[in-house]
Amino acid sequence: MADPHFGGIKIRHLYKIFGPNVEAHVNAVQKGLTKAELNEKHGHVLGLRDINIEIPSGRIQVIMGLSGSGKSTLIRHINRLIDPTAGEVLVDGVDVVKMRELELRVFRRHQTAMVFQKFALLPHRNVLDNTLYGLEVQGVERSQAVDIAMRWIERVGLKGFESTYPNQLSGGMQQRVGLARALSNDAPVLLMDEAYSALDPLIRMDMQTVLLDLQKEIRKTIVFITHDLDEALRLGDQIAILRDGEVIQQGTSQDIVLRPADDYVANFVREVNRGRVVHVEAVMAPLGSGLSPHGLTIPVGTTIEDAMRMIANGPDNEVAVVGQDGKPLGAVNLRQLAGAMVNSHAAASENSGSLASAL
Ligand SMILES: Nc1ncnc2c1ncn2[C@@H]1O[C@H](COP(=O)(O)OP(=O)(O)OP(=O)(O)O)[C@@H](O)[C@H]1O
Repeated sequence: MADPHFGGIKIRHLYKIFGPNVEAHVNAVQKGLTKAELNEKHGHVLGLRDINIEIPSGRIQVIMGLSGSGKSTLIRHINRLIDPTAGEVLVDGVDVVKMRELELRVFRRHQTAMVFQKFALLPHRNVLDNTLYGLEVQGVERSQAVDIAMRWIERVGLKGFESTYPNQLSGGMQQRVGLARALSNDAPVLLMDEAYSALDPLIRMDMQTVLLDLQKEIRKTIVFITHDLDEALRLGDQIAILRDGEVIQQGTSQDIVLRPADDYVANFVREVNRGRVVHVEAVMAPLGSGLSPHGLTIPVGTTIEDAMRMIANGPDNEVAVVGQDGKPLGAVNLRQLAGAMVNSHAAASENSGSLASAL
């Protein structure tokens, strides 16, 4: 679905300062003037400091942080709704910062689509006409636009609601329309700014599932903003955690949960359900002699919770954890997995240091 040649997104040394005389302070900020100092001494606000993020094509990059950490400022640089103070934003190899007006307009229309927290649907348009709005703006002929829109309406689970108006739909359904509209664009980059934050927890989980299922097919380069760590861990192929406009940790869900960079991240991670995040290879022990004779194996990448389900009714032996080539790499048993679910990250990272890092 996505263009296999699309080069992803590279953000390099991106800075954003808000205030009337930005140029006067950029050097000092680049040399280390803090956000608090900039604010107190010079009355300017540091939005972003030296952001460097590489998002490969077809992956989901989550940007996470508390309110005011710079998430919205960062995502808005990708389609240049905000101009940076310094730095580069390369989308498919082209620096968005240097684009002229016409090029930028074409880029926004064809290369990016956005999904917003407040849905941003047009109230006087029904589901079909909201979904094909972007195509209409692009000048796509009506019957073709209807075909495309109907396909996405069906894919997001809204078949039969084409003629319904937004105020007749629940929040979750309105956000499905937002997603269908964004996908109808067929842009390689999907920007989702707190897209699910207004939804009830169960609906929110549903929408996360919808996105993950769709992503298997559409393989877009998705930038997803959230302040919710569970959502970040569930959706992100990569996660960047922001604080005060700076990236304080980047990595996979495993990296973040098993090796939090500092107390700020550790605080986020404390409440996480490890069983759903941590993979068996992070807690497995070296291969022993008591392997299950029943041939049961667990593939690397299986979460602890799923692994427990797989072996819950089996014999009390060790079960081999196998790599993609089927070769055993280590072993786990039920007691060990149960321990890792409740244990502090210390136990998991102890093993992960010696075993998982060797994978
Ligand atoms: N136009 C602006 N003028 C001045 N300061 C701004 C402007 N926009 C954002 N800021 C400041 O930049 C910092 C980052 O704000 P931003 O809205 O990007 O954070 P956020 O992580 O998206 O927060 P939230 O989750 O509340 O939306 C904050 O200190 C904010 O006050």
